[in-house]
Amino acid sequence: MSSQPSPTFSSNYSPEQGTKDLSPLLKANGGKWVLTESGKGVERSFKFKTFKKTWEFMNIVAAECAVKKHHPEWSNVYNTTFIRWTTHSPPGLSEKDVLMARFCDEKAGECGELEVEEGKEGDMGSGLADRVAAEGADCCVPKKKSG
Ligand SMILES: C[C@H](O)[C@H](O)[C@H]1CNC2=NC(N)=NC(=O)C2=N1
Repeated sequence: MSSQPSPTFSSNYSPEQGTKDLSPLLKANGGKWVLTESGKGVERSFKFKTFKKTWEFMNIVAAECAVKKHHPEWSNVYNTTFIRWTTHSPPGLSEKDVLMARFCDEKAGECGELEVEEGKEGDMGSGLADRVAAEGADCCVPKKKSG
C-alpha cells in the first residue's frame, strides 16, 4: 500500500475551498478520480461501448474546454479515454480542473459510460498523455503580445 498524495492547489484557489469542492470527486470519498503523484492534478479513465461513443464524449468535453479556455491532458485508444486535469499556470489544481472533472463525470454518464474493472483502470493511457505533456506541450507558456 502506498500513501495517498495530498492535493496541491493553484495559488489562486484557496486550499479550503479546493478541498471542499474536490473531495466528493475523489475515489477515497466514493468518487472516481485519483490524485496524480504530484498532487497537482486528478486523473481517471473512461470506457464506452464503442469508439464512436468515446469520440462523442471527447467532443463534448472539447467543446466545454473551448468555453472554459482550459484543456486536459488526455489520450484515447479505441473505447477508452484517459483524462487528467491539472493547471499549468499557476501550477496545481484550479477551480477549472474541479469543474471540468465534474463535467466529465456527468457527460460520461449521459454517453453510457461503462465500468472499468477494478484494478484495470490504473495506468491506462497515462503514459501516452505524459509523453505528450513532456515533449509536445507549449500550451500554457505566456504568449508575447504581437504588434
Ligand atoms: C491564455 C489561456 O487561458 C491559458 O493559456 C490557459 C489555457 N488552458 C489551460 N489549460 C490548462 N490545463 N492549464 C493552463 O494553465 C491553461 N492556461
